[in-house]
Amino acid sequence: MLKVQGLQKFFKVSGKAKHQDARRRGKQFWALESLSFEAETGEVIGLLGANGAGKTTTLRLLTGILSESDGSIEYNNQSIGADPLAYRRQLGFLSGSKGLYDRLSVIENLQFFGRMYGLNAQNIAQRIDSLAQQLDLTEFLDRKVSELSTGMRQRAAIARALVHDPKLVVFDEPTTGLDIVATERVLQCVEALKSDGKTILFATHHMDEVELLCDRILVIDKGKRLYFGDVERFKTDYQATSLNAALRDCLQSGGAL
Ligand SMILES: Nc1ncnc2c1ncn2[C@@H]1O[C@H](COP(=O)(O)OP(=O)(O)OP(=O)(O)O)[C@@H](O)[C@H]1O
Repeated sequence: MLKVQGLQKFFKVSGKAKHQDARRRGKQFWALESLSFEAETGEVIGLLGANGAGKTTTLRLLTGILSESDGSIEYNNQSIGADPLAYRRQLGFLSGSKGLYDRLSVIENLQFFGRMYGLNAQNIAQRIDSLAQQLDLTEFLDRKVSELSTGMRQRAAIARALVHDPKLVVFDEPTTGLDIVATERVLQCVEALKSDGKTILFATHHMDEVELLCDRILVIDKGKRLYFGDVERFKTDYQATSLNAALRDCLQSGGAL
């Protein structure tokens, strides 16, 4: 189980505030304020919110790339900072920057990251085979990452995030920039991870993905939690017929029901 309590994150900023933003206080920008939520093992949580709401910041804190200004993040009752290496072995993270080496081929990237996670050659080969099938990578496994299209690169990055078969998966907008077929592949891959009992957190702007995959959603606005709960309940709470309408009402009302 992943448990987040009272998470706060401010960034040091320089220069004068160009416009009035309650999150800017002196030389600090409060990207997250007192955020609490949890994900049960095997649960899929969707992070929703407008651009700049704080979704990526939340996900980066969960992966340990950023450190919190205050609050706590625990995975299976242990602070994620207590044994960062052990935590990272259980975590797969897809970030916006993809995290692949451009000059290496896809297969070289996957082999490299597999070795980094301590997998032996046989395990790496098996994982690559299975991910290549699942994500349809076979045709471009030998091509350099720098030569790939956005969609190919995204699928390769997802394979990289999953090469060590992590228990906890954190995806930042996994289908951004993908065409319909590639999107379906990625969603099938997330569905397979879900059936496999992985705990998944992902940020998205696509409500159809939320409807298809998520058990609960976390709606963030200007660094604050507006809603955390069951997807169906969210629609009922906002008396909306669609998730889009419920999200719009939630954001417009500042989370008031
Ligand atoms: N390193 C940083 N220094 C200063 N401000 C930052 C930094 N990183 C993020 N921010 C600010 O924190 C806020 C939240 O950003 P974040 O990237 O988490 O938003 P988001 O919800 O993921 O947005 P999007 O949907 O556009 O990806 C934004 O106002 C952003 O400008």
